[in-house]
Amino acid sequence: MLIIGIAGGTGCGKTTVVNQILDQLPEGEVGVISQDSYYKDTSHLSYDERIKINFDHPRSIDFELLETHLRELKNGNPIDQPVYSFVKHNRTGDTVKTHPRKVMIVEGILILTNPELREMFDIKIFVHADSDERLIRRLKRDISERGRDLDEVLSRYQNTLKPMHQQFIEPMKEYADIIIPNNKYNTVAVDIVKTIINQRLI
Ligand SMILES: Nc1ncnc2c1ncn2[C@@H]1O[C@H](COP(=O)(O)OP(=O)(O)O)[C@@H](O)[C@H]1O
Ligand SMILES: Nc1ccn([C@@H]2O[C@H](COP(=O)(O)O)[C@@H](O)[C@H]2O)c(=O)n1
Repeated sequence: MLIIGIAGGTGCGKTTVVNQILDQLPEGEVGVISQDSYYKDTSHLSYDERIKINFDHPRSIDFELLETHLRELKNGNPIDQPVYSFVKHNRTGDTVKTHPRKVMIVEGILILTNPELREMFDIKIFVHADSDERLIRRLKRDISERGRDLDEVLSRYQNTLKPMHQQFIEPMKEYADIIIPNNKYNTVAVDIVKTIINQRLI
């Protein structure tokens, strides 16, 4: 199994890059795990308590479960990937059966901050987009898809997202094998990653 970790700040285009990679690759050969599925269970908290959580700090992620799941997949076993709701700020209780594939992609803002996970990645990719570009994309996406309003996105950006990005995410570029510049759609870089994957699938 080839395990590829794709990190980068919110709105840099990780999900988009993953979808571009999956596009035209043989179906069923490449699997995806999203770090978002592994936000810690917050069922014991009220909604008002949940919205105060710093979701850009590594402690908000259940890295233990993510690592266990990745090891299971590596050992050839399927896992039940939790489904996360950005509207409820909690897991939904549903899971998605995720089967081991020849190539597994793990994507998320904080995945390179965890040394054990880093160790498991054969290829580490960092997707870069400038912070103003990311904020614009985040605003549009969170308002249209994640049930947020302008004030919520901007206050989260100023209070937690920006400082956490500077402290935990940006320094992870140091560990990247490949940095994809993604201020504009970058088909060349995506094609290079696809070529690497195709070589593994032969
Ligand atoms: N290169 C790009 N140029 C313009 N918009 C982009 C680009 N890459 C992604 N987007 C858009 O930005 C938003 C956030 O992208 P997404 O892939 O969800 O980022 P991430 O998973 O890193 O948070 C989406 O609406 C997506 O369509
Ligand atoms: N309940 C939550 C959980 C996380 N977030 C934000 O999601 C961002 C990470 O997801 P991307 O798809 O953008 O990589 C992160 O910056 C968290 O602030 C949230 O808003 N609500």
